[in-house]
Amino acid sequence: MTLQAIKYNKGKLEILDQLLLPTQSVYRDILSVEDGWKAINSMQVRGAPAIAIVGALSLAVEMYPKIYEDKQELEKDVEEKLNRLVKARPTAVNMKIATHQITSLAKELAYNDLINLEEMKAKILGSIEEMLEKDVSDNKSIGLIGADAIIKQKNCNNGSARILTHCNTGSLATAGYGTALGVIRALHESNHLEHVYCTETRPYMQGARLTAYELVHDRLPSTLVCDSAVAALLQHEQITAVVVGADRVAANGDTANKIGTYQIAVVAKHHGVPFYVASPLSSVDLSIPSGEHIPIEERSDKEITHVLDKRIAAPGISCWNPAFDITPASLITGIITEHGMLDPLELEEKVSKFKCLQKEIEITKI
Ligand SMILES: CSC[C@@H](O)[C@@H](O)C(=O)COP(=O)(O)O
Repeated sequence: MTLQAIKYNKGKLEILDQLLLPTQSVYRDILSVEDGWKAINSMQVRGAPAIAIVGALSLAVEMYPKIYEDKQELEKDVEEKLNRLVKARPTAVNMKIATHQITSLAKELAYNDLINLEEMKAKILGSIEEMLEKDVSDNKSIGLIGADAIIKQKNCNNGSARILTHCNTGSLATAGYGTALGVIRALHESNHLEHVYCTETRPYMQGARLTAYELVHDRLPSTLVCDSAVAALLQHEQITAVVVGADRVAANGDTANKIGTYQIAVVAKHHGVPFYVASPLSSVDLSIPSGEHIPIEERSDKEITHVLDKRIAAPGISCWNPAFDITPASLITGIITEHGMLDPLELEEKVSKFKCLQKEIEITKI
């Protein structure tokens, strides 16, 4: 059985509470946008694509039973609620991009005299509900494209890859299958995965708690390592490639991802190991020219000073706890998108073409 972080059916939404994993699997009902905001902000649901999907679906849950006076009221409601959701976590861009897509659609429908209120509501709900399926199919494309590139690398021993990944990018961080973990799954499905190493991902431990859980659940040959073991691993264990996810990719290819990603990229460069970012277009933010403009979420000191509510750090020490860092494009071998492997240098041009095309397709659907 595949892991399902998000369960949705026509106005009913449940999420797997990731604060309780890996010891308990408990699903929570999301009954409103406020519930969605809280689940994202408290990290019951996390991972850039999953944040956007749960946020948008929490709006769908509210919209289903609601009776709107007119199209303008519906448009205003959609815009206000989505803008609130964008603020739940600042670094991942997917909620902001989803908000832009859905509010633009709502605006177009509101001014289209051929569409009535009921049709407008149905079309907005349809576009939100499509996100679930699209995310899984995009991840499957990312998986195939990434796996194919890795198998063709000169250092891929008889087509057998040894991969290092960081944080959690799997079924729990997306609608299913995963981004970087999707590449690893695709390698495994085609019998090209010799081994995968995942980092603990201090201080929140997404690697130890979530990625390790997914790898064991899916029976992939895998090993957990401390974040501080990465340099030694690349020195001794013949790693074929590093594959990580993204919370936001800037127009020049600089990539925000879980704290610790940047130092892995530096070490990979030192050892000549290809370093890939697996990112759907929904994580690419062309409005941001480079990584230095990406807002980085800072989280509570307690994530560093405590383990399971017990203080382990010396009392009185001050802490700095950024949740993400920026990997410069110069350290990235390729960005694996659902439309192909992109060189960070060609990202802006290619992605704007794909996004224009997507927009045209959406307009023809109205
Ligand atoms: C596929 S999401 C990108 C990930 O690599 C990652 O940084 C992530 O899972 C997000 O972090 P989180 O703080 O757990 O929400």
